[in-house]
Amino acid sequence: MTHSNTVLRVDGLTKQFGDTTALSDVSLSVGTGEIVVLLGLSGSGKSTLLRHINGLEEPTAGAVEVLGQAVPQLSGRKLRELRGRIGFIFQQFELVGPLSVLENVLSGSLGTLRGPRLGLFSYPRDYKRRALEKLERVGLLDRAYQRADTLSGGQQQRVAIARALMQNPEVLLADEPVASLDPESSTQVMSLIREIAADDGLTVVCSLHQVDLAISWADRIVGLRHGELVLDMPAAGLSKAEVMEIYGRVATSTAELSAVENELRGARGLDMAELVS
Ligand SMILES: Nc1ncnc2c1ncn2[C@@H]1O[C@H](COP(=O)(O)OP(=O)(O)OP(=O)(O)O)[C@@H](O)[C@H]1O
Repeated sequence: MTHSNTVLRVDGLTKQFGDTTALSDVSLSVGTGEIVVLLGLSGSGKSTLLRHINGLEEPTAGAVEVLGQAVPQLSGRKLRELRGRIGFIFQQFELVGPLSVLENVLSGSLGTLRGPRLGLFSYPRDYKRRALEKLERVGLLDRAYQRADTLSGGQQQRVAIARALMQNPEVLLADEPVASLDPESSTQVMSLIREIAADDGLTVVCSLHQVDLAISWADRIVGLRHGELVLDMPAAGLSKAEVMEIYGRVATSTAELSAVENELRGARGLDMAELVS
C-alpha cells in the first residue's frame, strides 16, 4: 500500500545475521498519523524491523525511507537529525534509575543541546518548563523530583514516553512497550500512546505480541513470521480467530503452534485444531 503522505517506506528489506534471516523481503508503507502494530511471535523480526527504521541496523538488501530520507545512506549529523524526529520507546524503559524523573525526561532533549549536562541546573529554564509540561501530559508531574527507579513499571514507561516527547517527534517507534507490565498498566500506557498520537498527529509503529491488544489498539496490523510479512490488514473488524488462523496456517513447528495456542487460550477458548484444520 502506498500513501500520498507516506512517512515511512520499506521495500524488499532483507536482513541476514550470519545464517539467520531476521527479515526476508519485507515491503511496507505507512502514512502520516497511522497507528500500526507489528505483530509476531518472539524472534519473528519485529525489533529488527524497528531498528532499521531509525538506522540502528544496516539492511542486507532493500530500501528503508523515513520522512523522505534513505536511512541506510545517512550517517553522522544527518542520521542524528533524522533520529531527532523519531521517538523510540523500549520494553525495559531504559531510564537512568538513580536520576530524578525530571532529569530523565530532560535527557530526551540532549540531541538539541551542545555538550554534556550534569544535574538539573545545567539545563536551560525553558527546557525544564517543557519537561514539566511533558510530565503533566503523562500524568506524573507530582513525581518530577523522585528517583526514577522508585516508580512502578507503568509509571517508568510513562516517563519514557515523556522523554521521547521532548524531541517533538513526528514518528514514534515502540518495541514491545508493555511486555514487562501488568494488564492494567499495559492498558494505561497503550491508551496514553494513542491519545498523544492523535493529539500530535504522530505516526506510530509499535511491536506487540498480544493479539487482542493489537486488534483493539491499532489502525492496522502487520504480521511477521520468521522475518516474512504474512499479514497486513486494517485492525477494524479483524477478529482474533482470523489473525490466529493466518498464523496457524503458516506455523510449521510444534513450538510455534503451541505459542499460537497459548495466545488463544483464555481469550475466547478457541480450539487450535479448529483453526488449522
Ligand atoms: N544482532 C543480532 N545478531 C544475531 N542475530 C540476531 C541479532 N538481532 C536479531 N537476531 C535474530 O534475528 C531474529 C529476529 O529477531 P528480533 O529480535 O527482530 O525478533 P522479535 O520479533 O523482535 O523477537 P522478540 O519479541 O523476542 O524481541 C531472531 O532469530 C534473532 O535471534
